[in-house]
Parts: sequence; structure tokens; C-alpha cells
Amino acid sequence: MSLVSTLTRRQLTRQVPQLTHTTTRSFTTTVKMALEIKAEITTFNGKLYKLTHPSTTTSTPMSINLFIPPSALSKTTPAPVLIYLSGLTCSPENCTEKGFFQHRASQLGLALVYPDTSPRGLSIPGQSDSWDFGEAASFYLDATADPWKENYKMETYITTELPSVLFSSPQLGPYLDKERVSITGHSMGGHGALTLYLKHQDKYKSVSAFAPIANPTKCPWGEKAFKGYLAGGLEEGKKHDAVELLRSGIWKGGDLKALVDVGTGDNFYKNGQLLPENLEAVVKEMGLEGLKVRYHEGYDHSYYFMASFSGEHVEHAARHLGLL
Ligand SMILES: N[C@@H](CCC(=O)N[C@@H](CSC=O)C(=O)NCC(=O)O)C(=O)O
Repeated sequence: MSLVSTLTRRQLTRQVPQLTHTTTRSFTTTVKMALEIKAEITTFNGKLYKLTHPSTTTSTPMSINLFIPPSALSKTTPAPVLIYLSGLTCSPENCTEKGFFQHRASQLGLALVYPDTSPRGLSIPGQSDSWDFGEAASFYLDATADPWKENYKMETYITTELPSVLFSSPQLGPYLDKERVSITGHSMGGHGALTLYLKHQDKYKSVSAFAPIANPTKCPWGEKAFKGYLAGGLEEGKKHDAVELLRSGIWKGGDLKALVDVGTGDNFYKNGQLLPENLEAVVKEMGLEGLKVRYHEGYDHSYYFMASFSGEHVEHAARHLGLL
């Protein structure tokens, strides 16, 4: 019998409506049980699970896609985990369907986690007015400005609740090695991967990014996000900016273990939204090692670019997670 039907029968999986603050505390123990498996799909000899759970951090349901490689399914050897943070406008589906990560992850024995890009289904004024702010555009930080700060807490969600929910799941947790986790992402998700890696050095073994927004306090996307989500605006935004974090001396971990790919035909790069050169410059300025930035002629910002290099990002993570 499949996991899906087992879970349904046990009634562990009912999607819970949006939580209120008064219910949040008493709900915590239930949450860990409440990963609902919406679909179980066989792919590359592994399993892709489409999941949802009620989040106590965002007070909304949150979707996650999870790929378990065949090595973990057959040998019950827990797989190391690569978390992929998506870009503006994305849900977990975009990269799952066209990022082409699963092929190499299956071969190497790496699990993949695709979280969502923001809380959804709220009624915050302005949340859907533009594609680069609000829903699907969280910038992976904990907002401090009204009206966002109640729900837009994606830094806490990604670094704390997401792993807790997955690793403590009785059905899926045993497939995952909670001690071996790396992080990657694209564009806004590349910004998320870099900044969460720098801020949570105990949680991730390596980082990589495709076309990341590397210096958001200095580009239009980041300026708009930080002025909207943060009470302290751009000054506070420095705490969520990879270049500024490195400049502050936050990195204590030796070699950076960071890989960044950028396409020279990427219009967002050409228009100054990404600024990877500033990342290279600050790494040099701080005397750090272990950042590789590659510029690929002709590639744009799309998943055609990402899919061309996703196998190498899986290998980068696998190397630092002890699989290669
Ligand atoms: N809607 C926009 C384009 C938005 C876009 O390119 N989003 C990228 C991420 S950009 C940085 O975070 C993306 O990954 N989109 C999803 C996809 O499947 O391509 C416009 O119209 O210009």
C-alpha cells in the first residue's frame, strides 16, 4: 500500500486552515505529524513527493516538493539533502519540472527539497500587485515592517521549521540525513541561499547559486523588497545582503565552499539586478577563499540556463556532503 493511502486512512493528513495566533502554540506538536502527501511520483528510480503542511511560522499552509533518491529508498540509508530556493514568481513546481536536478541527484544519492517562495493565500493589501514583491517574492527574510511581519518569516521557515517538519516526519524523515544539508537557489533564491548560508553557518555544508541577486541593497529588486519588508529599510537590508554580510566579517568558516553561475546573456544581469562582480570583489577584499564564479557566454536567466548546469551544482553539493 502506498504511503499516500496509508496516511489518508490514518487521518494524519488533513490540511489545516490558516492558523491564528491563539492556536499556534498548542498546534506545534501536531504540525510535525501533519505533512500531507498530495502525490507520490516515481522518477529516476526515486520518489518525488508533493507535500503540504500547516506552518506555525507563516500561519499558512506551505507546499514542498521532495525528491528521495533510490539509494535511500532501497537501502534505508538516509540521503544527504540539497535545499533549492526558487526565484521570483516561482512555486516548488518550476524547478522540479524543468531544473533537471533529479537525474544527477538520483545517481549520487542526494535528496532534493523544493520549498515555496512565500506564504500564500493571505489578504495583505498589495501582496499581488507586482511580480517582484509580495506573494512568491519573499526574499527569504523575516519581515519587520507591517503588514508583512506577521506572516513573511521565510528565513525562520526555511532554516528552522522546514527541516524540523521534514526530519521529524515518521514517513519521510528516515530517508533524510539531517546532519548533511547544503543549499542552492536561483536569482532571488540564489540571494536566499547565499545569505542563509552566511547567517546560519552551522546548518549547511556548502552553497551554490544560479544568477543570484548578490548585492540586493544596490539593485532595484532588492531596494524595493527591503524598503517594503523591513522597518529599517535599506540600512536593515544590509543584514540580508550577501556582499554586506561578507563585508561585516560574518564568515567564520574557512573556505567558502561556494559556486556561482551567471549567464552573460541574462538581461537581469545586464541591467544590474545581480551584481556578482561585487560578490567577487568583497571576497577578495576580505581575503577569503573558496568562491568560484563562472560566467557563461550567451546563457540567459531562464531554466534553460539552470538546467545546463544543475548537474554540476548537484555535484558541488555532493562533494561537500561526502558523496563524491
Ligand atoms: N514575470 C517576469 C519574469 C520573472 C522571472 O524571470 N522569474 C524567474 C526568477 S527571477 C528572480 O528571482 C523565474 O524563475 N521564473 C519562473 C520560470 O519558470 O521561468 C517577467 O515577465 O519579466
